Amino acid sequence: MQFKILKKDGFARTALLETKRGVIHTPAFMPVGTNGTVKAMTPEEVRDIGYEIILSNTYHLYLRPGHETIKEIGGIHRFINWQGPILTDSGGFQIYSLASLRKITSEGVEFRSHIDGSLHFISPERAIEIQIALGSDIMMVFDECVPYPAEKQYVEKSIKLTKDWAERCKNYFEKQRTNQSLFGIIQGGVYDDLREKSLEEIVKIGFDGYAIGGLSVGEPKEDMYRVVKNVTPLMPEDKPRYLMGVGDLIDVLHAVEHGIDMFDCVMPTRNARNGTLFTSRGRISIKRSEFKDDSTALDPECDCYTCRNYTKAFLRHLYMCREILSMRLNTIHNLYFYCKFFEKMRTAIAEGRFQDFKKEWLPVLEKNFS
Ligand SMILES: Nc1nc2c(CCNCC3CCCCC3)c3[nH]c(NCCc4ccccc4)nc3cc2c(=O)[nH]1
Ligand SMILES: [Zn+2]
Repeated sequence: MQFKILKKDGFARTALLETKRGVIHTPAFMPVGTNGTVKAMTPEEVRDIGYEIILSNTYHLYLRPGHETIKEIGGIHRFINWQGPILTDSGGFQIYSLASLRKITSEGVEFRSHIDGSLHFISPERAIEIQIALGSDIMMVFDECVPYPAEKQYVEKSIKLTKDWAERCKNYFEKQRTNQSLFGIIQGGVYDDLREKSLEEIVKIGFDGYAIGGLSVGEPKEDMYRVVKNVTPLMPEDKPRYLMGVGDLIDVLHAVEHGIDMFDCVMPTRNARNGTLFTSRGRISIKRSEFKDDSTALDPECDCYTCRNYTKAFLRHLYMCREILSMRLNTIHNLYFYCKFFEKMRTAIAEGRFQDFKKEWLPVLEKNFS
């Protein structure tokens, strides 16, 4: 995996992440495909909007249909019909946020499936074995995402566990000799000293890229911003930096300013399905009655399929009828909005205009016009 920095603008940078299945222009947003699908979209639609990499999920695919099934079909790219790069999260976060957790030991995590209540045990080695079977291009180590709030001594114990698990993941991964990449994950809650300790330990083990985990889990924004501001510049400059679960475009701007390269979040797709749409004049809720007779496009500045062909009146109507087309048209627009936002941000960095870009967009993103 090659990571080539093209241009720097302060701590912000634009780069090329070259994988065997294609190039990713960073800063990059990675749409989330939980069950192997970016909900309501075909892979072609996701690619035609402009996305180069999508996320999938070890936890969900292990439980259903099972990683052996996917391996027999020919791997995840064949299974979901996405030939570009795929990043899989290790499942640590989903076990903590979805499953009814049984217990965490130094060996791994025992949990009950949120689907049928069956009992499972995942060790760091197993989490890597599953991701190797899926055949993703970028794998994540098995970590413990520390809940918020958490006592400092709990976090101190947890980063030791996350470090031990990261070592076990890397050792297992190196024995398998696949041509996949493995990213480490830095934890440490909202405690700056523990964040630096976790960073040093994870970087010492050595990975193809590094993620900041344990954020966007309910902590105050100022804590998230402080941790990103303090930790990011200490991360290896020549490797990709991934802020997990982020997010809101305001948070993306703050993170890119400090040197983050990769993002994932269910926000654009989940919000689309509940009628919250991002536009060049702020966020709108399409179900509001004021749009009942509105024959104008959703966003006059947007040239996505939805904005070129439909009125707000029709989009509201589809939403009120809970039509499947509502989910599709809203998702197309939100994903397009995010993709264009990242394209403009990369151009602004390349032209040394990131601060202007941030000043221009912050007020728009904060605006909730109706
Ligand atoms: N290993 C690991 N993953 C984390 C994730 C999952 C990232 N998305 C994976 C993706 C794979 C495909 C299925 C979906 C998930 C996080 N997501 C968030 N916040 C999201 C907060 C959020 C924001 C908007 C709406 C809901 C939740 N914080 C996270 C922290 C960690 C972490 O420490 N370790
Ligand atoms: Zn649009």
